[in-house]
Amino acid sequence: MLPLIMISAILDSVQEAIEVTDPQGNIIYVNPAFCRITGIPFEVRTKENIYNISPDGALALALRTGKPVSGYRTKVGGSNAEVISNAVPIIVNQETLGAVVIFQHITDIIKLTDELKRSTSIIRDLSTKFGQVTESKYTFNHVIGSSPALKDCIKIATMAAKSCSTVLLLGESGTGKELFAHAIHHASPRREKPFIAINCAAIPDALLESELFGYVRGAFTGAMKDKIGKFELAHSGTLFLDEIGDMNLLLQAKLLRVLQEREFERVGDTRTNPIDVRIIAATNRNLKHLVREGKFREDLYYRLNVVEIVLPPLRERTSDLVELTNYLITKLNRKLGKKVTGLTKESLNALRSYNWPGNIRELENVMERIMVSLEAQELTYKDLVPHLGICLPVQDSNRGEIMALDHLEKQMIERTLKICGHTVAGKKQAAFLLNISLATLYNKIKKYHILTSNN
Ligand SMILES: Nc1ncnc2c1ncn2[C@@H]1O[C@H](COP(=O)(O)OP(=O)(O)OP(=O)(O)O)[C@@H](O)[C@H]1O
Repeated sequence: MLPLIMISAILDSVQEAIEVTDPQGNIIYVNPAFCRITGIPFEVRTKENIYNISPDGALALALRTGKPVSGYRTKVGGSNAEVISNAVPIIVNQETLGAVVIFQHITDIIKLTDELKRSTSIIRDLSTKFGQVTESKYTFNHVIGSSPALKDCIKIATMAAKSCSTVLLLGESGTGKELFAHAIHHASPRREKPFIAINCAAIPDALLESELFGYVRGAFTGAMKDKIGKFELAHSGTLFLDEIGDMNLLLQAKLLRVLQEREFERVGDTRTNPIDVRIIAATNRNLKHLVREGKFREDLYYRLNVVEIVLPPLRERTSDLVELTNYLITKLNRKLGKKVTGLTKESLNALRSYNWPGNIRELENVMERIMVSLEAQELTYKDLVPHLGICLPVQDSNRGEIMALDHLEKQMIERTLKICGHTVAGKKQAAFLLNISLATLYNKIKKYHILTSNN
């Protein structure tokens, strides 16, 4: 049992009000919190009877019914204090010795609820922020190849990484621009800070601005709460603007202002926020041509083009194929549970003579497609041919088959989709390989009734 002096000290120190009656309803004790909340002194209250002063209150109810009462919202009899109370009868050895009520001032509860709401909203914001913040996944160790052209790129990129300069990565699709962006961030003094990537071509124009700069509540219909943009998320870290060549002119102007002023406004906000972000931009489009055609701002081009790195296409560094295929075989053996040891000389020659329009991404796809069903330990020329069909026109024409052009077109699309996959990214790559727009590819898929899971 706790000594009486301790029990008294506990009752005196709690923040909640406590009031106790005897079996007849005479108030025999109130603690200091009760006097603070209600403004009624101890001496006054302990002269009262609960049935007189507050006959419908929680305490009287618990005493009368012999049952606990909880969450009872009421005004304390004899005061204006609005409270939420819990009361219980005090029963010892089946005898009712009285009742006790504990309550808190409603404004305290409202204050707590408000604080809880505020904290929940902060936690929600932080968790969205954390959900979007990524670390760089790759380092220069992940960049495979030792051809002079690639080595030059690694050298410039490593030097650029040490500074905060803006880097423009150019090169065909699949040449490793994103890989380099990760590696540069990882080798930079900002490596512990966020690495945020955004694909400017994958987001509709109307949404891109708010994705980049965020917005405030009420900025437009549907903006129910503030949203943090990629620039803010990347603060003190690196922002990777992929496919920058696809950004519209209006946004290009806004981006230029941010890069010049080092500050931005959320959509719908008048407040300006300073920003410290290192920019790495990339595109597979010819920015100089776009500038000449008036589709890309010249001033933005020069602002981005502080350090320019042009990644070589795979067909121009075929000496890297041995390293790359070995690396991919090891990776895919692990992924697919295979024990492939390598490629035959003949197949390696076939890879060398292919022109790899989809570059390393295409090589990865081809290798994976072959290895999924490969039973032998070595990958042979025969395994490669169906996958490199697009680049072996000589063999195709040698077959001497004559077919209707549209039939040929259908076959070619089916083959390309087989290589690139039926996902949106796969279709994009297929369109690129076939040198048609994505919209044209979709039209042809429809026209020829080509079965694709994402039609
Ligand atoms: N030198 C390399 N060594 C190893 N893997 C590479 C190399 N270059 C590219 N890759 C791999 O090839 C794939 C495509 O690379 P990445 O996405 O970086 O290309 P990209 O130039 O950004 O393409 P896109 O322009 O289509 O966005 C990735 O899986 C990447 O890891």
